[in-house]
Amino acid sequence: MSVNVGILGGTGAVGQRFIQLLDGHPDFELVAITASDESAGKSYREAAKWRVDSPIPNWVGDIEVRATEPEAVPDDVDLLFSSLPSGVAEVVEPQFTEAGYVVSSNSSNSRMADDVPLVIPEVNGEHLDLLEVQQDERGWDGALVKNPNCSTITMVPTLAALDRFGLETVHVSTLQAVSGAGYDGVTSMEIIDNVIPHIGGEESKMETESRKLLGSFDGSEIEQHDVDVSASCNRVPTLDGHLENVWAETAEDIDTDDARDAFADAPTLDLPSAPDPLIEVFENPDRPQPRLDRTLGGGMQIAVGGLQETSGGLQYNCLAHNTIRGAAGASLLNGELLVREGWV
Ligand SMILES: NC(=O)C1=CN([C@@H]2O[C@H](COP(=O)(O)OP(=O)(O)OC[C@H]3O[C@@H](n4cnc5c(N)ncnc54)[C@H](OP(=O)(O)O)[C@@H]3O)[C@@H](O)[C@H]2O)C=CC1
Ligand SMILES: N[C@@H](CC(=O)OP(=O)(O)O)C(=O)O
Repeated sequence: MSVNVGILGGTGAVGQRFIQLLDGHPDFELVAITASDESAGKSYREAAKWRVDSPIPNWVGDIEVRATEPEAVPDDVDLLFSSLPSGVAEVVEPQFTEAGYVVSSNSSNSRMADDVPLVIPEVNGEHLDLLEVQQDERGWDGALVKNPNCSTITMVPTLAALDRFGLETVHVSTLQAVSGAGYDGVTSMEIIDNVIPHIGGEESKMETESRKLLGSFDGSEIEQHDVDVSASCNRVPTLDGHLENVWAETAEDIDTDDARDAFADAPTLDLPSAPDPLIEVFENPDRPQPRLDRTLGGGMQIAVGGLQETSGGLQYNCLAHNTIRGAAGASLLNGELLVREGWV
């Protein structure tokens, strides 16, 4: 099987990760890349400031970058990945879905819209069926699916595993890598020898997206989980990999052996980009660490450590690669699920 795919905003930081992950993908063939009007018409090699830690695949360097509009994308593209700035995506993505394209998007616009599935395949793949409601309501031939924010996606698979104990309240404090802000997001003068205890909008994204992801779908709408999530988000001077300290309070007590079992039971999927296991638990108390553990499972695994029983539940740390599991890899996995479920 070969599915023709394209990337909207393919010259940026996340777009480059898409290209790295699509190189050699067993089912997806990259046939179109779009970017801003400044890049359109140039070769990819000319247009992109390539910064990923492997060379631009030769066959990609020669691709001509297209304008980000439906008329510029070939009709035989079956699936589009989107890594546009959210303000641009908000306008452009509906143009593509109206034109009949299926879009798997990493951008933050519309993540909380009632008829847009926000999906982590191992957690709530069944929410994809919300696309039927979306197509009915919006009259689209295409479809729009989102993956969550990178900090949310690092934590939620662990919360889903712990929900068997009756998840009630979660406190989380993050240590987020600079790549999450994009190449021009944080200057070296701001971040070297420093920690910035604020990332605009991040805390409310973690608090709201988690409840939607953990919610249930009754065939017509998502009922959000009633877990109460409080987040405190911090930028630290690591390059890639978001580390998070989590305190989960549950209806039932959790001992660390039960927690290990729950994490080990987290589902693994038969999709090309799905890691096995989904969650890797470290026994050494000083792991996981961003530099050592962010590339586990090709950057798609969630690493967990520091398990401790607390009076109301469990304290632990979790880590994931923010531009792979937290961005391009997440959209790619959603794309693989869209294909398996017959939406592409
Ligand atoms: N960086 C990260 O780690 C993460 C980013 N995200 C989200 O992913 C998205 C992309 O982020 P990132 O890759 O860092 O951003 P970049 O700024 O690096 O890339 C943006 C991309 O969008 C294109 N673009 C910009 N403006 C327009 C426009 N008006 N019309 C068409 N194309 C345009 C750019 O093209 P050109 O090169 O021509 O300017 C480029 O391809 C954002 O929504 C971000 O919030 C999510 C999780 C992590
Ligand atoms: N805000 C995230 C990255 C990001 O772009 O998130 P979102 O996909 O929600 O816009 C970070 O700084 O690490």
